[in-house]
Amino acid sequence: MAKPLQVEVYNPNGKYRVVSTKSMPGTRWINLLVDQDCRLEICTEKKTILSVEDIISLIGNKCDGVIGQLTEDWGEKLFSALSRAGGTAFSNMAVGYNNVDVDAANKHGVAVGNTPGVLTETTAELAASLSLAAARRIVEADEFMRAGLYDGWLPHLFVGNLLKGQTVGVIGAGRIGSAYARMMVEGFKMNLIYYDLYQSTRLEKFVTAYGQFLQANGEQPVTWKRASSMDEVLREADVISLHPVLDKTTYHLVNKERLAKMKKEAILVNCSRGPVIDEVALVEHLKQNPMFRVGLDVFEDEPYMKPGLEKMKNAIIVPHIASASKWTREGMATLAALNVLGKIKGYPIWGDPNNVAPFLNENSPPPAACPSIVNSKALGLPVSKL
Ligand SMILES: NC(=O)C1=CN([C@@H]2O[C@H](COP(=O)(O)OP(=O)(O)OC[C@H]3O[C@@H](n4cnc5c(N)ncnc54)[C@H](O)[C@@H]3O)[C@@H](O)[C@H]2O)C=CC1
Ligand SMILES: O=C(O)C(=O)CO
Repeated sequence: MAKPLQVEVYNPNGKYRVVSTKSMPGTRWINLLVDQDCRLEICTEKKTILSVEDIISLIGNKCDGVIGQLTEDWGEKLFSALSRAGGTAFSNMAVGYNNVDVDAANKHGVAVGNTPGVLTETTAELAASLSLAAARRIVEADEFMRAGLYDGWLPHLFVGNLLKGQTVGVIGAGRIGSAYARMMVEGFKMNLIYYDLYQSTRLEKFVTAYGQFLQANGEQPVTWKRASSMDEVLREADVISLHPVLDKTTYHLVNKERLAKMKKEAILVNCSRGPVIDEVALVEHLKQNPMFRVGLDVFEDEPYMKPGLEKMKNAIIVPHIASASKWTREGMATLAALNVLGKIKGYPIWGDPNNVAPFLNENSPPPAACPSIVNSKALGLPVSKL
């Protein structure tokens, strides 16, 4: 028989058994569960990605809910194991839930939580950082300094792109895409072109108002355009950032043909999910177009990269850290725990997953609601009137 995975147990005599497949930042989430009569078991095994079998062994024979991670494959096997153990609640510690088979969860009557909102600005800030780092070749220049190659200022040394007055393109102007667009428009006075299935009226109003403000101050106004196709963004933008959800409509959204439509000196940033880009085609495009640059936080086969990407000087690559600020990660842990706790306690679903601030105030108890359950309608769960 396989050795049981190591766990840390809080409140051993608690009425409800909740499992967290990973240790998560902060202590508020732990206290919230323990104070509400949960026995919490946190897996402390030194293995980055747990297998389905590992998680089945953590669930055991009696488990009310699980807090899991985006690296785990939450499908039929795990939801049936959770439901057999009496569980009705699962939450990803992430806003994206492409690792979750929601139909399987529905079949077993398990609520699926996610953590929107708390990571919007943090993730947008990383996309902005990658955009700047790519435009100004910061990683290449840093490597050059550390290699002791700097022997004096030169007119051609690490010349990059000026963002001011250029066009930023956003594909997927939801919470994070809109926050990124605002940063680039307001911070660097870039014009905006965006593509989304839905109109982002708030974003459009923001850019219009900012353009009027600039004009009133004697400066060149910024402009916006909602593109009628994604290709329009690819053709016109100088910096393009990808922020859609990953689903069948966005798998390999950026492929060989689409890369060829982009400007030769464009910058492409991806802080959404790796499979949104065909990474093999991207490596080839980077090889053929040395002035084209990318900033990548996510990869097609995480944690691996497609061969050759690691050698490309025109690629900046970071390990899926876009939501990694202390405040955000602690908040994600809190929201994930409250999704699971709320379902176990029979609380209704919070009415506006875009406004999760009341759950994050450390100085007051959170509302008696589940912050964000993606399959609440399918399960017929009631909506909070708070
Ligand atoms: N790298 C990281 O650490 C992080 C990655 N993410 C990823 O970012 C994604 C977006 O997060 P939010 O902005 O909070 O979600 P959101 O739901 O507010 O925004 C997604 C937007 O994509 C649009 N969209 C969907 N299909 C599309 C298509 N085919 N073409 C164009 N637009 C399309 C939607 O209409 C929506 O406006 C998450 O699903 C997650 O995968 C989120 C947080 C951190
Ligand atoms: O929340 C997500 O979807 C992430 O990728 C990690 O923050």
